[in-house]
Formats: sequence, C-alpha cells, structure tokens
Amino acid sequence: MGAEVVVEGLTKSFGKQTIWRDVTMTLPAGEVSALLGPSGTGKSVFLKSMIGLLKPERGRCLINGVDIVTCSERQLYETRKLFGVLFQDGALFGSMNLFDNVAFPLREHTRKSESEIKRIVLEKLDITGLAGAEKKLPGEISGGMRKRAGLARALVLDPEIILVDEPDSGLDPVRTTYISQVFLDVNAQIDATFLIVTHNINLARTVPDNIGMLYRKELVMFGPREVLLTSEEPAVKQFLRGSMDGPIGMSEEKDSATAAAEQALFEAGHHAGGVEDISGVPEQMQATPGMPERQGVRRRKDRVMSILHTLPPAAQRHIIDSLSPAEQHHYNVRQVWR
Ligand SMILES: Nc1ncnc2c1ncn2[C@@H]1O[C@H](COP(=O)(O)OP(=O)(O)OP(=O)(O)O)[C@@H](O)[C@H]1O
Repeated sequence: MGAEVVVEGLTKSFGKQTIWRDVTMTLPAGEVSALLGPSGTGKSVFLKSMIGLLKPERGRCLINGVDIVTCSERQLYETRKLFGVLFQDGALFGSMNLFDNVAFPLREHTRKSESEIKRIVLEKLDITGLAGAEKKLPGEISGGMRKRAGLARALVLDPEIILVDEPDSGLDPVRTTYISQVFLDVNAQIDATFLIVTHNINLARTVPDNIGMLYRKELVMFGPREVLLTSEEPAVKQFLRGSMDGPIGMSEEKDSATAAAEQALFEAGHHAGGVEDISGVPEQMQATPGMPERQGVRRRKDRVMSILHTLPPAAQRHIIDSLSPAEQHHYNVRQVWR
C-alpha cells in the first residue's frame, strides 16, 4: 500500500509574500486525491514542498514518520525515493530515446543489471500504453505520449506516492481522460497514493477519491469528493462552473468595486461564461475491467462511512445514494432522502 501523507499547519512564503498558510490535510494511503485552485495559488509550490525542493517556514509534512520540512539531508534523500513525480511536460531528456529516459532513474539510483533494467522499463512502457515506442525521441511523439513516458519514468522505482502536476496541460479533453484512466489503472495495480494538481474540472469531478481547493492563501476544503462537488462555497461553485460570476477575478480575488461593476453587467444580460449546471456528483471513473480491484476504493468506503456524520448533509446524501442496498445494510444507513 502507498504511504499516507500527513500535512499539518504548513505555511510557505517567499520574502513578504505568503503563498499559503496553515495547510492541514491527510492524503489517505493508496487513494487518489486532487488539488484544485485558481492560477497562482501555489499548487506547484505545494508539490515542491512535499518533496523537499522548497522549505515551508512552519508546519510539518510527515511521510512514514519523517518530517520532510525538518529532516536531515540523508532522510530527505531516502524519503524522496518513495515519490514518483510527473511534471507538466514530462520533463524528459530531449536527446535520449524513451527507453533511456525511463531507464534513467534505475541507472542513477540502483545497481540493477541491464537485463533487469530492460525488463522493468518495458513493463512500465507497457503499463502506460507505450509498448513499441521505446526507440522514439521525445521530440518525435505527441504531448500525451510524452506525459505517459514521464509517468513510466516516475514508476520505475516503485513509488509509494505519485505527484502529478497539471496532467491536462496541453492535452485535449479526450487525451486528458485517457491519461486519467492510466492513473486509475496504475493506482489499481500498485496501490500508490496519488496527488494530482489540476484546473481541469472534468478530471476533478470524475477521477479523484478526494478533492481539495487552495484559495485566498488557504486550503478552503479537503475531503471526500462528494464534499467539494456539493459545496455551496461561492468560490468553489464559481471554479467548478468556470464562470466570471463570483469572487475569483482575472488575476486574483476581485475587489468590491470590480465585483459590483461585473455584477451589473451580468444582471443586464452579459454572459458570465462557463456552464450553469454543475450540480450533483457525477459517477466516478473506475479502473479498466481486468485490472485488480482498487484497494483504495474499498478502504475509502470504510473511512468515509466512519466520518459520515461529520460531513455536510448534501455530501452525506450522495455518499449514501452511491452505496448498494447490501452496503447500506452493512453500514447501517438508509436512503431517507428519496
Ligand atoms: N522560487 C520562487 N521564488 C519566488 N516566488 C515563487 C517561486 N516559486 C513560485 N513562486 C510564486 O508563488 C506563487 C504560486 O506559484 P505556483 O506556480 O505554485 O502557482 P500555481 O497554483 O501552481 O499556478 P498555476 O495554476 O498557474 O500553475 C506565484 O506567485 C509565484 O510567482
């Protein structure tokens, strides 16, 4: 099973500019979580802080009991081996073919023989749908293939935690869904803990088990997908709709004069953009048939049902609705809203 990541009171600034403060959340082991947030809210800074590339000033980020923020260089080196990171563009070496790119971490960090390396590289290329493409150079393949190659490389050291920075950047909606399917299939196969940073609403609504959102320098919420997807929080609703109508403005939070001027335009009939109807909790994507069962889904059910009473009523209703009659009996809950 992947490692749990416990973040407590994490605060990061650059000089006088606070990026986010007091971020507290737990990425449940082996589950897929997503972090949303308007541009510039520090999602990439958060990923970099998790692997110790940036140092938050306050708080802790615990992985297997090691605090990434304060640990020694030696512990950081060891703990980083638990991570696989997929950067936006795949971060491949342009002069190396896909085989050598994917083999790179194995050659750098292990003493495995070339035949063992070949076995692992071909297996990871196969998992990511790149079998047969090992001789291609990054410049000869599509953006989607580059991302999948980056994922193959992130998988070679058997990570327990996989961080993904904006997997949809540069991809069309269909290719974004395909790479999301690969994430869920990888999760089913290796039970790693995933954190996906994204702006993509389709992905956020249908892929992760848990969702959080950074806004106004804080983590406004983090929890089971049903909580954010049924939230009445104006910034969350605006973000999901992709509309101009709401507190999020062009480059940051709107000031009251801008908000009033825009509101007058919208009331006079100007289209605020985005879509009106984002109500409800769409069905979650599953691992491809034939894959092992996602253990994270089973564990999440027990976990979420144990905290059900602490969740908002709309989220509770959707969670209970998603259970089979046998599960409702098992957890001793009934659909009382119909
Ligand atoms: N090394 C750094 N030094 C100073 N400021 C930085 C550094 N890295 C990031 N920042 C600032 O931190 C803020 C958040 O950046 P970040 O890239 O994490 O945002 P983001 O939420 O990932 O945005 P986007 O969705 O546009 O990628 C920005 O204002 C950026 O200028």
